[in-house]
This record gives sequence, C-alpha cells and structure tokens, in this order.
Amino acid sequence: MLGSQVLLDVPDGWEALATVRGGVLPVELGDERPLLGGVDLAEPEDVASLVRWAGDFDAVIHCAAYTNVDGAESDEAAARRANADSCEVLARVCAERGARLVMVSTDFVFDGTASEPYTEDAPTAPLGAYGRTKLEGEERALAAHPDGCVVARTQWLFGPRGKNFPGTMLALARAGRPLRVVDDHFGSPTSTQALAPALWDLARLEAANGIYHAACEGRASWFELAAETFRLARLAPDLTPCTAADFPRPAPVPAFSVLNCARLADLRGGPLPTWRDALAAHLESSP
Ligand SMILES: NC(=O)C1=CN([C@@H]2O[C@H](COP(=O)(O)OP(=O)(O)OC[C@H]3O[C@@H](n4cnc5c(N)ncnc54)[C@H](OP(=O)(O)O)[C@@H]3O)[C@@H](O)[C@H]2O)C=CC1
Ligand SMILES: Cc1cn([C@H]2C[C@H](O)[C@@H](COP(=O)(O)OP(=O)(O)O[C@H]3O[C@@H](C)C(=O)[C@@H](O)[C@H]3O)O2)c(=O)[nH]c1=O
Repeated sequence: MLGSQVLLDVPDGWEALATVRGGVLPVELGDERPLLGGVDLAEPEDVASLVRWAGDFDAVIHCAAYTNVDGAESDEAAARRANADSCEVLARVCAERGARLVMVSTDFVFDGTASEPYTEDAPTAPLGAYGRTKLEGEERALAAHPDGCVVARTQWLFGPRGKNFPGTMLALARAGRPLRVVDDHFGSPTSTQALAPALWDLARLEAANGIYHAACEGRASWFELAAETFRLARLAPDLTPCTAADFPRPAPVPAFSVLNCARLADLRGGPLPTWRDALAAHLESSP
C-alpha cells in the first residue's frame, strides 16, 4: 500500500527505482514507473545484485514488511525475516554506499498503556510478534548505519492501493453485513498520500536523524474511523460499537497508540493533515 504511493510522489529532481518481491508489478501505476521484480530484501545477495545493477544512489525508503499482525503470532520467523533482517541488510548497503535509509516502522512498538501521545523517546514494549520484529528492525538498522538511518514510525494506514481498514469497512457495508467495530482502542488514522511526501523529506533533509513519529493529526477509535468513513461515503450500514474484548483476535495489540508527531512537524515546518481531512481526500480520489 505505502510503497506504491511513495513511488507516485517522487519529488522534482529525484529519480526512483522501486522493487517488488514477486514478478507481478502493480500495473495501475503505469508502465513508465521503474519497477524491478523478484527482489527479496531480506536476502543479502539479492540486495547486492540490485545495488550493483542500479549504480549510485542517495537514499532508500524501506516500505516492505510482513504486515499481517495476527499471522505474525504463528510465524514470527517469517515476520522477523521481512521486518528485521531486511532492515539490517539495507542499512549495511546504505552505510557502505554513504546513502541514507528511511525505514518505516509502527506504533505497535508500544504497549498502549500510555494516556498521552507517545514521543520518540518513550519506552518501547511491543505486545506481539509484529511489533517485536519491527522494533528489532529499528534497532538493527540504527546499529548498522548510525549516521544515516532514519526511522519513521506511523500507524493505522489507509490509501488507494492495498488492504486497509476504511476499504474493508466499505466492502462489508456494501455487502449488506451488520458491523460491530472496536470503540475502546485509539490511534491516529493516517493516509499514505499524506505520509509519502513526509518520507521523501526524511530522505532528503540532511537535518533528519534518528526516530520520527509520522501520523495524521487527531485521534480516533476504530469505530469513529468506520463511522466517519460511512458519513463521507453517504452509507448508513447497521454499525454498532463494541469493545476489543468483544472482537477477539490472535495478536495482542495496543489499546492507545497515538503518536506525538511534534518532532516531524518541527523538521517540516508543519504537521500532517488531520485524519478527517486525509480520509475525505482519500475517499474523494478513490470512492
Ligand atoms: N498498514 C498499516 O496500517 C501500517 C503499516 N506500517 C508499516 O508501513 C510499511 C508499509 O506498510 P503497508 O503498505 O501496509 O504494507 P503492505 O503489506 O501493503 O505491503 C508490504 C509489501 O512488502 C513486501 N515484502 C514483504 N517481505 C518482503 C521481502 N522480504 N522482500 C521484498 N518485499 C517484501 C510484500 O510483498 P509480498 O506481497 O510479496 O508479500 C508487500 O508488497 C511497513 O513497514 C509497515 O510495517 C506502519 C504502521 C501502520
Ligand atoms: C473487520 C473488523 C475489524 N475490527 C477491528 C479489529 C482491529 O482491532 C481493528 C483494525 O483492524 P485491522 O485488521 O485493520 O488492524 P491491524 O491490521 O491490526 O492494523 C494495524 O496494522 C499494522 C500493520 C500496524 O502497523 C498498525 O498501525 C495498525 O494499522 O478493527 C472490528 O472491530 N470490526 C470489524 O468488522
């Protein structure tokens, strides 16, 4: 989901090369976008060949990951490979080449017991395998490339391509399904369209270093996000709030993971848009 948006938002003066693991390219991006298939980013040989083939580069924005939060509980090794091994492989290559690495991470590195938005230096304590392996990726990337690695932690992503919560809600509602949605977990829904330019800034701005929280402004429960999605889409499904306990899932997840994004706003001269504005823009462009 996010990687395709980053590729669509290449800033003026930059050229980008994107990779996918399978041979199938996201054709809707257009044939002219430079995409390379068959690259496993956790495989040092694949990355070494890629770099030999691509030549000099200034930065890598690492969006690939194992994002099936529940699936990671029963296959942590696969999650670790995608979420941690790949970060170290890329960090080593970037360090050798003097290039910057921006790696995308998650609010799930926190345990969700806070009551105020998490700052970058708040203690991490992931509850499940997805968050644990993402945190390991952060640590291994920063250790391998201390002077040139930037970690961008984001959360609750939605966007025009790929599986995302507002899209799931719209599909279920259009299928006429009654919906019960968790109303006691809170985060900041964030659009890939708002986030991608911020990731490019983290890659471009020499002043950027260390960890940044990068999410849309404002907070919501999943229920509030569903309700706003239906309001904007002019749908009125049978929607009922429930607790997380009413909606059991394999992975333990944080109840409150709102991120304090002041550090990124200082760097860029302003915050990302509110999640409500970002959701409206998303639904206007992909109804
Ligand atoms: N979605 C969300 O709500 C959030 C996401 N994030 C982070 O943002 C980033 C982007 O997430 P999102 O766009 O949702 O991810 P997606 O799940 O949509 O896409 C992840 C991509 O990574 C690829 N991938 C996985 N392992 C490898 C590998 N070893 N080598 C090459 N490619 C690989 C997958 O390929 P394949 O199809 O072959 O498996 C897939 O195309 C991730 O780092 C994620 O952890 C952070 C917070 C929230
Ligand atoms: C489909 C459905 C989900 N839910 C709840 C379950 C869950 O708590 C919440 C969101 O469901 P998702 O499957 O989108 O959640 P999940 O995949 O856990 O979302 C997370 O993904 C990873 C990659 C991140 O990094 C996080 O920031 C976060 O976005 O909605 C309902 O309450 N009712 C429903 O009908």
